[in-house]
Amino acid sequence: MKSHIAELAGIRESVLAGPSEKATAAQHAKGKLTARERIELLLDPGSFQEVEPLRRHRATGFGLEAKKPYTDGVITGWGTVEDRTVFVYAHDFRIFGGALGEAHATKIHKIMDMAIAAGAPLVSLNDGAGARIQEGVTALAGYGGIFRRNTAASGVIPQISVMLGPCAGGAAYSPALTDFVFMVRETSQMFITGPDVVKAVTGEEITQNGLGGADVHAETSGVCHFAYDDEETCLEEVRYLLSLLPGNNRENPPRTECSDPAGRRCEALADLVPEDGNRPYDMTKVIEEIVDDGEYLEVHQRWARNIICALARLDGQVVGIIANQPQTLAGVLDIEASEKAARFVQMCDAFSIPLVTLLDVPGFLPGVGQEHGGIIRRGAKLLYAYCNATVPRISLILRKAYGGAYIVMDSQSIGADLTFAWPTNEIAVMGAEGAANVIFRRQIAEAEDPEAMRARLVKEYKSELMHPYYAAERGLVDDVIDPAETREVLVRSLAMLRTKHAESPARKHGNPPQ
Ligand SMILES: CC(=O)SCCNC(=O)CCNC(=O)[C@H](O)C(C)(C)COP(=O)(O)OP(=O)(O)OC[C@H]1O[C@@H](n2cnc3c(N)ncnc32)[C@H](O)[C@@H]1OP(=O)(O)O
Repeated sequence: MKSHIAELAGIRESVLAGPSEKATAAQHAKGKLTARERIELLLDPGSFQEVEPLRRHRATGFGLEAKKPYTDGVITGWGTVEDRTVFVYAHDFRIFGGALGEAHATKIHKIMDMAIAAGAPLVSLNDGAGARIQEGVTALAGYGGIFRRNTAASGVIPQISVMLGPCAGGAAYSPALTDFVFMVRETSQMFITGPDVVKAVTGEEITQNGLGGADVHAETSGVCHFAYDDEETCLEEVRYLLSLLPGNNRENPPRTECSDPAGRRCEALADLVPEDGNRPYDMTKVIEEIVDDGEYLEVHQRWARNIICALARLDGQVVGIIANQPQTLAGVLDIEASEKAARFVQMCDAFSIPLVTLLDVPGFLPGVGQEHGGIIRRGAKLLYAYCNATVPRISLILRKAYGGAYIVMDSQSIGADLTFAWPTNEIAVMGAEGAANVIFRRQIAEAEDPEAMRARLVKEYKSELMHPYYAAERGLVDDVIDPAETREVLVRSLAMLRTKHAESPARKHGNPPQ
């Protein structure tokens, strides 16, 4: 027995050491950690239990017979993050560039099936060159199995993709199917086809980072939700995100003890938000003032900045906040803002995270680019996501809320459970000047002094239809509140809605606008 145990210890040592010191040094020289170093940073110390460390491929040809490293280039298993189970797979770039072959893929399939069965989040640490070229169609089929499982797990367990190297082809599509994509600047890239293929097909010349680096995907394409300067910070933030998510769709997100008083008055809010609806301000300051300890995690922070999507806590309960950002494009809704918020609303609804919507929105962005870009179908995604959401939904109108954008941003009519407004609210089909120009056009044109007439009619329209109690008098907001009471009212409302239960009619699935 002792000799068997000694042999096992030797094998384990060689598995842990990886292919060679040279390969490890090369990985470090690129500013990257090894797969095992990454897993150590992600999970609680000593909690990792590896699955199939001894797996080797059985492929032949192209010299593969002579190269059969343990793990086959992917490390799989589970551990804990803040004592809650999390499954993980991590490509080992030192082995075949982390490329995916048949054995490598079946290891990933197994760990994905285990995560779904256990009802625990799955984190992938991606640093792989896509399909293993020597294994041909079996490698491609391996990707198919991952995509199918990504889709089956969608809305069942949280799936987080962390991009830590060049990820091409299939290695980029799996993350696109998951809930969150993290990237690290300089060392990670995502693209369907790399710069060489792009040059050959379109003639465009571009670097790997210029084509699919972290900043491009965080700011321009919206493919990545979070971007960081180094792997350590990135993995720490993954841990933070996991602390805000449930293990699966049958659980609630973890509730924490809160030392920030539930009834804390937010006196600063009245000064943070200017009364004049045209003056910008930073909505993140409003969020900071309301949530527990001023702490929140912004998703897609640098993409579509005219809308804010953030996870935070109110009296220890996780909430998803969707808020217009008046300091960017006046907080208008456009194609990208609608798509960003729609995905966030869907994610929150799937994982039992109540929605808190803060409105200060002048409407949808007009323009040929927006119309031809499909704002009708793409803006409708946000409407569809809200209308479908069965989690507790509370909306608060800070200042203006005009037209279709008012309806879309979780109005009472599309199913918000509770709607509040500050005494500065202005809800209407459009701003008073615009409205007067449409409905009083003839009177203004025929007046002796058109400007005086316009001013009088604008004033009349405002006092009749746009006073802050117009909606409350009609029951379309549940109450008008002092801004200082905002936190207390939200906490009280969330507590009441904690037992909300909503049934949806039976159907295979909806057909959301694309
Ligand atoms: C469905 C799909 O996934 S289609 C996509 C298929 N994948 C690809 O087209 C990507 C091909 N690979 C590449 O473009 C590059 O290797 C990159 C950008 C990923 C990485 O570049 P570099 O960091 O310079 O690493 P490098 O090219 O040296 O590769 C490292 C090792 O991985 C191997 N490797 C890279 N890609 C693959 C692959 N797809 N299959 C098998 N081995 C691969 C390399 O041969 C090299 O092996 P070696 O250490 O024995 O010499």
